[in-house]
Amino acid sequence: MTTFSELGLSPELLKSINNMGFEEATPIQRDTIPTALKGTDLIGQAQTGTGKTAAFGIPLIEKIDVKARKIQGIVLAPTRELAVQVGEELNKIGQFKGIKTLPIYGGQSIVRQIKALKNGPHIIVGTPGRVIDHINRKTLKLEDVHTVVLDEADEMLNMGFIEDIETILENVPSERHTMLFSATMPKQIQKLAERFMKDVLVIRVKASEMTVKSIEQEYVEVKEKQKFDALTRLLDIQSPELAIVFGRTKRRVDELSEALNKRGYSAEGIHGDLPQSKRDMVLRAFKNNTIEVLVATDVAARGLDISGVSHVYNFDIPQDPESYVHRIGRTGRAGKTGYAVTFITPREIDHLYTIEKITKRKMVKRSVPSMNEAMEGQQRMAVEKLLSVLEDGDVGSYKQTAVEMLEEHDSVSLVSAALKLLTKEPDTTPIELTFEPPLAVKKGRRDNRYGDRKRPQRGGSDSRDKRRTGGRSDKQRHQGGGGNRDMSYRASKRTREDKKAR
Ligand SMILES: Nc1ncnc2c1ncn2[C@@H]1O[C@H](COP(=O)(O)OP(=O)(O)OP(=O)(O)O)[C@@H](O)[C@H]1O
Ligand SMILES: [Mg+2]
Repeated sequence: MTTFSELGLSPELLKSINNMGFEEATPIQRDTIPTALKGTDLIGQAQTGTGKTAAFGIPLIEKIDVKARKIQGIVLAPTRELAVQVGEELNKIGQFKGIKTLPIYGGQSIVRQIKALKNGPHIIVGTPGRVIDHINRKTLKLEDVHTVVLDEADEMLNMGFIEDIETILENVPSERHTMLFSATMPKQIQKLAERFMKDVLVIRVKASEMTVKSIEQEYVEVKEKQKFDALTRLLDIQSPELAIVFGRTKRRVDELSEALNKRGYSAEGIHGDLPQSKRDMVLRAFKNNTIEVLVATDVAARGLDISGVSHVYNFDIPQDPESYVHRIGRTGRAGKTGYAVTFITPREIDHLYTIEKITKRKMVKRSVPSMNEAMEGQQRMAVEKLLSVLEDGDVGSYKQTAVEMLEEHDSVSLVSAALKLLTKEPDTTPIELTFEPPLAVKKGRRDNRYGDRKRPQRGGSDSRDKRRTGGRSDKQRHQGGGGNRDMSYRASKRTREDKKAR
């Protein structure tokens, strides 16, 4: 066990860390903080939910001169929601030192951001598109930046984001300290990353598996047409506290959230085509438990730390093993347990094997849940509800009526009736989802994970996405407000494929 005071931190930081409730450093924090404090360039890899944000946040904040009201550190993140979350965590870590961190991301008023930038933040956390917009407008100067962090580094350095990262780094002094973090770091990306760094140290928290042990992992082989029934039955059986359902495309997410609502679940979707105000609203509602199911594209797969997410459902199998690792990593965080299940159609079994091979972990096969099991699940829920009321003990005013009822009916029949009333019978409202072709099997796929990954053409909204957003020139991309593009990859076929998907 390593305490934070053993890591040589200042009293101000120790105070904030204590305030955040962190008692001991996680392995990645223990291993990276002292090295990072010395200014060594590093790549930090550790499983999802193991505290990588503080692993870079603590040394970054230690190195900031609070009196100099200049931007001294920049953190880049692939999605807006993650930029906001990391910004919040850095503000907590820096609170007693007086360090101000500002998130800047697309979809938020640029005028407001320009104003906020004038207030002299010490650190900015941004999505690449919006950071470049500010650089071009000369509203963001990075000449005093001494520390750069790429969170979700493999994602940031894949073919889609790399141009933007290069542009941003050109604006930062070359004598900088660079840190890269992610739960996944494929070899090709690591090689690429080393180009941006000096004498890089790779700090990898050794684990026999790529995913945390505390996440139970299952899969269900199911025909495309039966997936939705399987999903709602599982929800009925498992009654998750909070669940995330991942779909492959934006259309899929829209259709799934609508369908779930039709069957009586409170669900909302999140993807890259929604206005930022809606995305914020949905995420807030999910965090406050006003909705129980978040349906998402891979836009929510990386980095998001939402406590209470107990279940992850991969309604569509993810495109690659890395995406799988990050998606299921939304549960089982900070030592908690979690559950993840992946649906595969019969032709997708090879993708499952690929995931298992890379993660070094087998998923347990689960049968397609039956209607009876769903019914039993709902009954169990009713029993739990009844028992929790009993435990609360606040039933005094009902007792007289209960006694009277028991004079006329036997107790078993009465309790059965109460349970029937409390049980939400599985809803079988017919649902039609647009057919989604199975994930294509590609020859040499493993060697080409970040290259050309064409998938079968689909109709509908996704191809419209492609026409609307694909193939914009750099000039176009780097001008103006930014729209939704922060979360898209660009400049490659993967770009367009992922843009479609998210
Ligand atoms: N030392 C610690 N003790 C207790 N909790 C911690 C500690 N460090 C971080 N946490 C908490 O653990 C949770 C996960 O941390 P974080 O989001 O940084 O994980 P991560 O490794 O970046 O995961 P991902 O790969 O999904 O991005 C957060 O809620 C964070 O506040
Ligand atoms: Mg993280």
